[in-house]
Amino acid sequence: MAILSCKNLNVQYDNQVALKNVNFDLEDGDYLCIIGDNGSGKSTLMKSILGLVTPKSGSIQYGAQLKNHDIGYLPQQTIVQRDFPASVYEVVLSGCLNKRGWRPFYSKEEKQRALNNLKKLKIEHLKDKCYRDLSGGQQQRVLIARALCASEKILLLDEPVTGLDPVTTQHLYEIIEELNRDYKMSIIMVTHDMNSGLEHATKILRLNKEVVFYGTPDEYLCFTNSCHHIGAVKHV
Ligand SMILES: Nc1ncnc2c1ncn2[C@@H]1O[C@H](COP(=O)(O)OP(=O)(O)OP(=O)(O)O)[C@@H](O)[C@H]1O
Repeated sequence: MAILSCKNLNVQYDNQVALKNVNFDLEDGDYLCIIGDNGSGKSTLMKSILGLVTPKSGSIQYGAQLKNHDIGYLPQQTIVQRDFPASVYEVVLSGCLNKRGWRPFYSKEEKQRALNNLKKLKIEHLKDKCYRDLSGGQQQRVLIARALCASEKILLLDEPVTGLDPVTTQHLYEIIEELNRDYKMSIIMVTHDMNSGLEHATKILRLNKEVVFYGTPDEYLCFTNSCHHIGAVKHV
């Protein structure tokens, strides 16, 4: 069953086209990697899914499993975020903010949820540390735990391994794969790392404002091979 459907999505900034007629269905439990050159519309698609940009036409439709359209989101990290002066537990708990409505305090369930997510990301021992004193890889885990407080069904990650060393990158990919395999979370990840996409993802979406390719990693390999021979482009 589709957890998310992108239907004839067109997005423009002023008069500049950022996404043109984008169509795809994400099935529950899929692990989707979005790839494409700089400026091909990857972040714009993420923002569209999050409802942060208004399409010129078309729509994103959410499956019934996504109550309140709750989506966990790990944005690209900025220098300011890296220096955030709060404890790991506070940062993770703040992921529950959009569920709180007007209540001034976190509920028992929200606090338990934050603790469970620290456990899922294997960072319980960092709970009382200051976020800004952590390594880049540890900070990414904290932010993923925070994103899981917003949704346990679907997680969006925008270039999550940027700036991490190869070993830390591998560990982060393992954690993301675990969330997909063991906790049945749907994953949408923007990446420039094609190898990891082919290794871990169930679906690949290649953008160049339009959909250049959408299918499985195996189909993508056939597609790129046939592309080299005949210059073919698969439109979906
Ligand atoms: N807020 C904005 N206002 C105007 N133009 C924008 C805005 N955000 C993105 N664009 C333009 O829309 C196009 C798509 O940008 P987008 O950031 O979605 O691409 P991207 O594939 O994520 O790029 P990158 O790999 O560099 O992060 C680009 O031409 C970009 O300059």
